[in-house]
This record gives sequence, structure tokens and C-alpha cells, in this order.
Amino acid sequence: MKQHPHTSPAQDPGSLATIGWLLRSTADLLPPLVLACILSCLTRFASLGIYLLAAAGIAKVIRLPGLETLTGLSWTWLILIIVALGLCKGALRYGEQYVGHKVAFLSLARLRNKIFSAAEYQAPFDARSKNSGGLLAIATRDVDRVEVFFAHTLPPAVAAVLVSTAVTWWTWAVFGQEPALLLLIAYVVVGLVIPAVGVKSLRAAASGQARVRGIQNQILSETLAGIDVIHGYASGKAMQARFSNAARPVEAQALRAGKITGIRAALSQVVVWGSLLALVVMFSARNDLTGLLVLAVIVVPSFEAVRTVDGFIIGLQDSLASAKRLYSVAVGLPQVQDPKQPKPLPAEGILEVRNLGAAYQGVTVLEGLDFTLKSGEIVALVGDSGSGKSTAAQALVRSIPSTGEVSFGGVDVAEVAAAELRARMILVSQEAVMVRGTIRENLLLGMEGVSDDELMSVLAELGLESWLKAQKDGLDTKLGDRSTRLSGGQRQRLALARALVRNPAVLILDESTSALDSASEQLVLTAINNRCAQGMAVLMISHRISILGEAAQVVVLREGVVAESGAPADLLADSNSLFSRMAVREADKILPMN
Ligand SMILES: Nc1ncnc2c1ncn2[C@@H]1O[C@H](COP(=O)(O)OP(=O)(O)OP(=O)(O)O)[C@@H](O)[C@H]1O
Repeated sequence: MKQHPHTSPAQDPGSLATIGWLLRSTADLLPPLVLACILSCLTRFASLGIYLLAAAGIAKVIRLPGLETLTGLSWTWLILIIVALGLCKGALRYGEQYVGHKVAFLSLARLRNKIFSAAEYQAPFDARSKNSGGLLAIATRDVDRVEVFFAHTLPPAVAAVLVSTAVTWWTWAVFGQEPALLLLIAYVVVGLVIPAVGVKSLRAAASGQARVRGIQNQILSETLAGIDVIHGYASGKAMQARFSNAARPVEAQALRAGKITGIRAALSQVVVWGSLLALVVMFSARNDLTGLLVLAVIVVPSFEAVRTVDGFIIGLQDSLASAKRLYSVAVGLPQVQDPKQPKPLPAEGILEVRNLGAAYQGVTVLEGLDFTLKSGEIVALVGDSGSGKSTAAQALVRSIPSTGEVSFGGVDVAEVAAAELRARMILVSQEAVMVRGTIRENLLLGMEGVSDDELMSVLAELGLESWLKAQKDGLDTKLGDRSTRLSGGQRQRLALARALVRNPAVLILDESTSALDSASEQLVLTAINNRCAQGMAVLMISHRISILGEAAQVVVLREGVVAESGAPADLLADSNSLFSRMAVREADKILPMN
């Protein structure tokens, strides 16, 4: 038995690997990020310069002795340098914010595109098996949270290191070893030790919050999609309770994170003001008031630079939790991958299905399906609900991993690019999904080179001509959110038209006429038969025997295996066959109506 290629989704990579991935994903944006770091450092140094000169001015006014290099400057020079530094600081700050945010937003746009294309690549199987609300939260909120990583992490971190190093070095050079060592210890405590306090709990709280966002999004989108059902059953309050209960399990974590944040802020205040006090004691003993004044005005803003580390460590936990969720989507490989060197698929040929099997989470739901579908023929796949019919259809177009062999025109479909396969073999699934857009956009879904006349002729084939004429804007009519303007039958026929416009070699219809009244259904079946007369092959999946009249072969599935197969007339001739019993049951249902 041949196993079609598939892999498992990506595992949680850990913080370092996530940061590596973020940087790799945006490698070409690193030069402007470095520029943002340089600008951030220069801004801090400009601030320090202004404070230093202001302190020198005060020392001059009150005629304090010492530090003549600064206090000896004339008032004109002092004021000129302060104004120049102020202007520089403004320009540098503007540049830092501009470049930092530009990098951040470009990176976010890139990450959003990456998530979309990864989800599209992994679709439909993997995308379907993820919860849609979670995926939505990842593609929107999580991506936004990563902004902290780009705009508010690296530049302040670099500035913190450089500012503290420069102030320590300058203090050592001007005032000696003692105050310099005191500052160095205080910087290490504020910039490294305190930010490490409770970091695990903060990380857990951030992941919990990210998870809750996903669940709440899921509940919200389910509620919107099923608003009629929820109103119909007066279940609004129950859904609201589900929404708020989703946050319950992480409430304790969030409170703990709040406490830790408070404790960290208090500790760093104690260290900052404690070191200032120590400097006062040290410089009073030396009787050096000018030194104390100058150092004090430098130390306070330098601590501000170092304390940003604590702030961004908190933001960074949130950002990393989000980045890990992005990573899990972005690097996951699809369960069904394209072959490395895909073979071309012939434009026409016979579809041969041998021993087709499929499983969900290790549970086999389909095995040993065999049939042959020739050009211009209809094969019917019937069976009770849950017998594996839709699974077989999805396995044929390689939407889900499968076993066995499927070939078209003699080429194994596992060796063909999925996009090429799905252009030749189209599955119209049970759910007739329309997107927000016009009728034309819904029919084409990005396909090019189809004229409006061709679209209208297909709609006419399916009995939608008068419906289209009644629409004010014709093919430009907007269908709106979840195409609420359409009836179930109209929606099904539009989904069918979307497939027929593409003129596939094989059309797989999975209960695609279930919402139609019998007159419209007959019209659709005639259209299908006409297409068959022109060479299209059809695999028709249905519960209803009455619509399978033209089928060359019927395959009956029971609990995932082929229970019987043959020409419909032969199966009907055997009164004990499952097929004839299904036909009798269906006729019995119809008879009392007559
Ligand atoms: N995504 C999935 N994950 C897990 N199990 C699934 C999934 N999709 C289908 N199944 C299971 O696989 C079995 C076959 O389902 P399938 O949808 O193929 O049946 P079906 O014959 O098309 O049913 P129906 O006529 O009701 O549409 C069922 O037991 C179903 O519960």
C-alpha cells in the first residue's frame, strides 16, 4: 500500500528559536533597525548632555567650586549648547520613532502575509483542523503584538547598555572608583536582576492571555456565523457565558503577573533612590557638592534608560508568546505536500482509484475504495451518513492525507502539484461557501480570461438566468457577508457554476443538489448530463438514489468500506442488495405523498 507524503505540524520552538525566526523572516529590515538603535542611543546621550549642562549652570549660579571645565563655560556657550542639544534630541527622537515604527510595521505586514500564505499552503486539511478563531487571532492580534519586539525591544536595550556603560566609565574617570562601582551594581540590579524576577510567571500569563484571545475569537466568530440558531434557541446568554468563562482559567495567572509587575517596579525604585542616597552620603563626606549635583542629574535619567529593560521584558513576554503562535502556523508543513518535482497531468484521461483509504487522527474511516471513471461517464458513490463519502472525495483531490493509488490519465495524482490536480478535478463540496464580493468575483475566485457572456451562459445552464436578471447590478451585484441574500438552492447552484466555468475533466459533486427543489434539481442534472455528453466525467455523491439514473456504476459504502458496486440496473435487480433496499426506502418515503 502506497503512503502519500505527509508530515506533522511544527512543535513549539522555544524563545531563542522564535527570536531567530523573527529576525530571519525580516533580515533585510535589520539595517534600519540598527539605525533605530543608534538614534535611540544618541537621543539618550543628548538628554544626558542637556542635564549635565543644566547642572553646570546651577553650579555656576550658586558659585559652587570644582568641575571648572563645565562651570567655566560662558553663559552664551552654555545656553547655545543646551539649545543645540535640545534641537538635536528632538530630531534624533523623531528619527528613532520614525525608523523604529517603519521597521515594525513593515515587519508586521510581512508576517501577516507569511501567516496567510502558510495557512493557504497548509489548507484545506490543516487549516480546517485548527480552530478558525485561533487562526484569526494569530493573523491579527498576535501579529500586532510582535510590534513590541521590533519597535520597543532592541533600540531601548542597546541604549540601556551603552548609557549605563558610558555613565559608569565617566563617573570612574571624573569621580573615582567608589561611586562608579556603586552605579555599576545598581545598573546590573535594575537592568538584569529585577527584570528576571517572576519572568516565568509573566511568560505563562502572556501565553494564557494569547490562548484566551484565540478561544474568545472562536466563540465570537461561531456566534456570528450561527446567529440565527443562537437567537432561535435564545442561547445568547449561554454564548456570552462561554465567552467570559474562557478567560477564567487564566485570571489567577493574570493577577499574579500584575503583582509581579508591581513588585518589580517597587524594587527598582528602591534601588534607584537607594543609590542616590548612597551618593549623597559619599559626596557629603568628600564635601563635593558640585560633583553630587552633576552626578545626580546624570544618574536619574540614566536609570530611566536602564529601567526600560524591565518594561520591555514584560512587553516582550507578550510579544514572544504571540510570536510562538505565529511560528507554529508559519513554519508548519502541510499534511499533504506537493512532490519536489511535480509531473504534468494530462488534460483528459481515465480516473483510476485503487484501494483508496483515509484516516483522521489515526482512526481509519475509509479503506479499499476501488472504481474507474471514464470520460463522459457518471459514477455514483452512495452510502449512509458517515460512511466515508465526503472523505473519499477529499482524498481524491488530495485535500487530506490518504493511502492507496489514484491516477488520472495514467499519472499518479500524488506526483502532481495539488493546484494542477484541483484545476482538472474539481470538488463541489456540501457547503456552498461564498466570499464577500460580487457574483462575478464569487464565480471567478481570481480566475482570469473568462468573459461575462461565458459566466452568464453557465448561470443560464443552471437555471439562474431569471434570478440574475432580477439583480440590479447583474454580475456586479454584491453578495455581502456570508451571502445572506442567497437562498440555499441559489447558493448551491452558484457553487456549481463556479466549477462548471472551469470546465473540469472530472467533477466531483458532494451532495451538491441537496438544497434544490425537484424542478431546479432536474435542470441541474440535465446540465450535468449535457456536460458529460461533451466528455466531462462526474463522481456523484448522494443519499438520493433518484438522481443517480444516468450513472454507469454505483459504489455503495458502508462504514468506510465498499459494500457493493456495479451497474445500477444490476444492483436494483437484486432485491437483497443494499442499493435496492435504499431505493425501496426512498420510494416508501415518497409514496405516502402521492
Ligand atoms: N475532520 C474530521 N476529523 C475527524 N473525523 C472526521 C472528520 N471528517 C469526517 N470525520 C469522520 O469520518 C467519518 C466519515 O465521514 P464523511 O464525512 O466522510 O461521511 P459521509 O459519508 O460523507 O457522511 P454524510 O453523508 O453525512 O455527509 C465519520 O465518522 C466522521 O465523523
